[in-house]
Amino acid sequence: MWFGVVSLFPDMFRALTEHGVSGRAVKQGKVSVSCWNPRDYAYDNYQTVDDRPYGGGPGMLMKIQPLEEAIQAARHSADQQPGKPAKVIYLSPQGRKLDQQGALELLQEDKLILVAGRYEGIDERLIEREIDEEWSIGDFVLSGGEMAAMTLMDTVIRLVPEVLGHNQSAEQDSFMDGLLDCPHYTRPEQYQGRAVPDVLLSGNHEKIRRWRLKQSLGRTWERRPDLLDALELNNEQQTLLTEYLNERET
Ligand SMILES: NC(=O)c1ccc(NCc2ccccc2N2CCOCC2)nc1
Repeated sequence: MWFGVVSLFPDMFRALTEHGVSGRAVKQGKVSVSCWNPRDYAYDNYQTVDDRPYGGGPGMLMKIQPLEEAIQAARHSADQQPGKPAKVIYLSPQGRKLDQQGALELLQEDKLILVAGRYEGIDERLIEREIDEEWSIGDFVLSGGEMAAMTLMDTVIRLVPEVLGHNQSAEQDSFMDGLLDCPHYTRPEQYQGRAVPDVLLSGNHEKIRRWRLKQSLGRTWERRPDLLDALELNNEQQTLLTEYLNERET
């Protein structure tokens, strides 16, 4: 998976490229991340990258020319890579809400260019001309698009085959079946007077699978019933959820 990033703060992306699962994926060459900084395309003495908004109002916008040239440089580099043309994505509160299903769709793109806005955003005409899709990581405002871009990138990188390795990707699948995750436990068996559920110590893998699925179903029912509404529960899931809710009442 190839990522091009257009940002005034490329160093921020080291959080993704130098740490953890995403850092390993980059190191192993399963994922590549290249950055283009609009400031490198600002040719005036002050390397101006912001500009005043028509119609007045507080704050500034990103200056069109440096940003446009940075996006075009990223496109040019993407075109050197094999595969279909890159999709150019702008992270903004006005975008399509990102969720696991959306991340799966983005994974099919092979090459993504992510534009991180700063100041109060960018000129609408530049969006119309250069941006293919606007995406949002949630209904809240960030100081810039970088952390939204890294959030999108991380959730997509985890879906790249072989990044998580075979075993964990199985867990990932169960989580991605639209349910909340089950509770997890590790040593010690007795922690501050609270024990690990016996089933997890039983070594009975089928019982453990059913227990974990029951917990995921019950938690989803309790905390995010909206997620349940979107699912068609199979017989086993329906039975387990009913058991969970009956046990809850006792
Ligand atoms: N939810 C998200 O995905 C998200 C993404 C970006 C973002 N901020 C950068 C930004 C990008 C585009 C437009 C405006 C802005 N903002 C700049 C700062 O002022 C507020 C508006 N915030 C939240």
